[in-house]
Amino acid sequence: MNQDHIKHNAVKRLASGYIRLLLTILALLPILLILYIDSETTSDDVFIAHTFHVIAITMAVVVSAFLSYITWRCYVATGEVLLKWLVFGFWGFTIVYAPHGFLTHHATENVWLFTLFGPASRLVMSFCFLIAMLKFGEMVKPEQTNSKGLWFATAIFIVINLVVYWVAKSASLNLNWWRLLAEYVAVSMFIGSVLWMLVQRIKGYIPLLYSIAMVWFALSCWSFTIGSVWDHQWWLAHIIFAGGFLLLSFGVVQAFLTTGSFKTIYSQSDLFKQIIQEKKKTEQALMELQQVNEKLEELAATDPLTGVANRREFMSRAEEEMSRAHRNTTDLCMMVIDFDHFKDINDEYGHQAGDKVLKEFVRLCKEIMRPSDLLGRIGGEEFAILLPETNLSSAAKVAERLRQYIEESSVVVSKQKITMTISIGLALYQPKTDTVKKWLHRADELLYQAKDKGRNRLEVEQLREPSD
Ligand SMILES: Nc1nc2c(ncn2[C@@H]2O[C@H](COP(=O)(O)OP(=O)(O)OP(=O)(O)O)[C@@H](O)[C@H]2O)c(=O)[nH]1
Repeated sequence: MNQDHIKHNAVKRLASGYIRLLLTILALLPILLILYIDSETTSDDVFIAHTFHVIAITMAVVVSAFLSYITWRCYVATGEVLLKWLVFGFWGFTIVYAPHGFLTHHATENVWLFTLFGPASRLVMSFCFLIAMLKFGEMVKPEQTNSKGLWFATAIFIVINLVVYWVAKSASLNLNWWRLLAEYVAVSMFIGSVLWMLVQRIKGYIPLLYSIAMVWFALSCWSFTIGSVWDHQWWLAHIIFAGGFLLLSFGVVQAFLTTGSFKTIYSQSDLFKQIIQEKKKTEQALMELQQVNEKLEELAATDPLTGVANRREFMSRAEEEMSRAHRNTTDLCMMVIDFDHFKDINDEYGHQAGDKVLKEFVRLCKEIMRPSDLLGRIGGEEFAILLPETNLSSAAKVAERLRQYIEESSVVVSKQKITMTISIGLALYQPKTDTVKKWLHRADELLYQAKDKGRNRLEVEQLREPSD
């Protein structure tokens, strides 16, 4: 690792430490507000605003109902059990918190009827959220999700409301003690779910927002324990709770709009890492595909036995060479080569020996040819060679050399020496009149003449003198 790399890593660690510090400050920020209000105000400093309170609670309840629905949709889509318990948390809060809003006008005549639904709703929510965290990782098949549990939970929440109503009405209980107990238990459960996430090393973008929201909820409960109805601490507790709620709702809606999952929604840096990884994979796959395509193209263009161009490839390359020769007014020759009595070789030594002869022939040809010449197998034991930028007399010399070379060579198969001869027809490309077929046909005709004249010989095209 070089110095630059070490430095870069150290700065990166420092930067991510800074981010962690920022997030911790954000999570604990309400503490400052709570302490400030506690030291600067008394419970006599009150802000009694019934209508404002009703509006605020109604908004909280509507948002909570909306979040219940959104989270339910995520649960049905992914089958993450955690999401079901989040739904219970939001829905329980919606049902149990609602009376705290519409009973506002009872605040003067029976304060407990007004206040007790607050701690009860936070207790219900913190309980469901804690269970949600404990269920992290548990999955059911999306098709197994059904709303039975939700109806059951709704019934329980309604029963809780009735109990709270009854408790608030009974004068015999020490209700302040019960209120404080509910708030402290809620604090423990909110903090408990954050601790569970830390212990389980549950990481990710939504879990992060969730943890901060849980800390804010816990601090809100603490603020409620310090405050008294309508005083500034009491209002601050509402605000902190609303802050946590908004943060959590942001996370839930983000999940809904993306993967629908609590687990697999990513932070920007996670996404970048994933994109880079996926990009690498795609590039690798593209490279492999390209290699396979090249291989396929090569296979489609070559003769599998000898590895030289097959007839189709040879014809198309011949056409390319014809256009080039035409453009550059250079000579272009083609020789068509056929083994003499190849059938006898097959009959005498076997088909495999025949194959070996064909392969050996290709090797020998390559020794004689120039790199720019093109050899192709255009039939069973028929080959052709294109000789670009070569006039007829030079091509004839090459052809004759090849004929002699093959005649003098032999192929050893099972300790037996096989000798062979070839016949060659050689034709010059006529730019004004030739198509590839015509030209090949002329070379073929010459080859037949060579065969007719006794084989093992070369027949060269006789050029007519130009008439002008
Ligand atoms: N071993 C082997 N033989 C092949 C292959 N392709 C064609 N042949 C054989 O080549 C022989 C060609 O025979 P003919 O067309 O009668 O020609 P020839 O025996 O060479 O006789 P002439 O061309 O008249 O001199 C046949 O026996 C084919 O089976 C191949 O890929 N491998």
